[in-house]
Amino acid sequence: MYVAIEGPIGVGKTTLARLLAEALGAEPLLEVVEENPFLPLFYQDRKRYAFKAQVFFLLSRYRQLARLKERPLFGGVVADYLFDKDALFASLTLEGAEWDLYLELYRELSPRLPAPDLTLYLRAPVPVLLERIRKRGRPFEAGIDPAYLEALSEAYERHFARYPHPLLVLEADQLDYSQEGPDRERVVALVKAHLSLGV
Ligand SMILES: Nc1ncnc2c1ncn2[C@@H]1O[C@H](COP(=O)(O)OP(=O)(O)OP(=O)(O)O)[C@@H](O)[C@H]1O
Ligand SMILES: Nc1nc(=O)c2ncn([C@H]3C[C@H](O)[C@@H](CO)O3)c2[nH]1
Repeated sequence: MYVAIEGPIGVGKTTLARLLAEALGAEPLLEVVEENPFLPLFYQDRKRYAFKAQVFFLLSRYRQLARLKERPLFGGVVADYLFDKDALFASLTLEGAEWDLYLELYRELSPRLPAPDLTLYLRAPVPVLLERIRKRGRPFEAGIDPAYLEALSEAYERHFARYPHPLLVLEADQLDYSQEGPDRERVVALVKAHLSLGV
């Protein structure tokens, strides 16, 4: 069982991945954002650091997900990202020759990775994303541009409108699974139902 969680910045992917992994007896597969040395620089000067930040993400995501094919998944895995997110961000941050080169790399790597059995797409309006980003308090995200979040959210909408694998869309602003309460049980039950139905 391989479950992946996607959605825009701050929507609650990691929080849900931890919760679901525990509830399903699976292993959480979490991206370590702090490992990317180019990310804080990217937020200071997007044009200059976009390519470096993106190639670092591409390679580290590829390496982490390629391991899923190499070893048996006893209890399954719940990942807090999809490989697809890499090209989705790149389509907004790169252009010209850098975009062309990036796309060659992406197209070479992407077909080698397994597709999730179930993908959860978390959606929330931009003001909710901004509030969750503020609450989490990563320093380099402090001045994040709402227009960037809007463009990302639209790119996610377009991506999942024609996504060819089993998908469950959740309105993440209506579900607070970040604390104890009925929303936690609700979301776990929904995911279990989708996994056993194989939809
Ligand atoms: N359903 C929720 N309701 C309310 N707050 C939430 C919810 N999910 C997550 N949060 C809070 O929002 C913040 C961001 O959550 P989280 O780090 O899980 O987001 P993310 O989607 O993994 O972010 P990123 O895209 O940056 O990796 C955290 O402070 C978390 O506690
Ligand atoms: N440029 C760029 N490309 C990516 O593929 C990418 N994936 C995530 N991020 C940023 C968003 C959050 O600040 C933080 C955590 O998601 O990292 C990215 N930034």
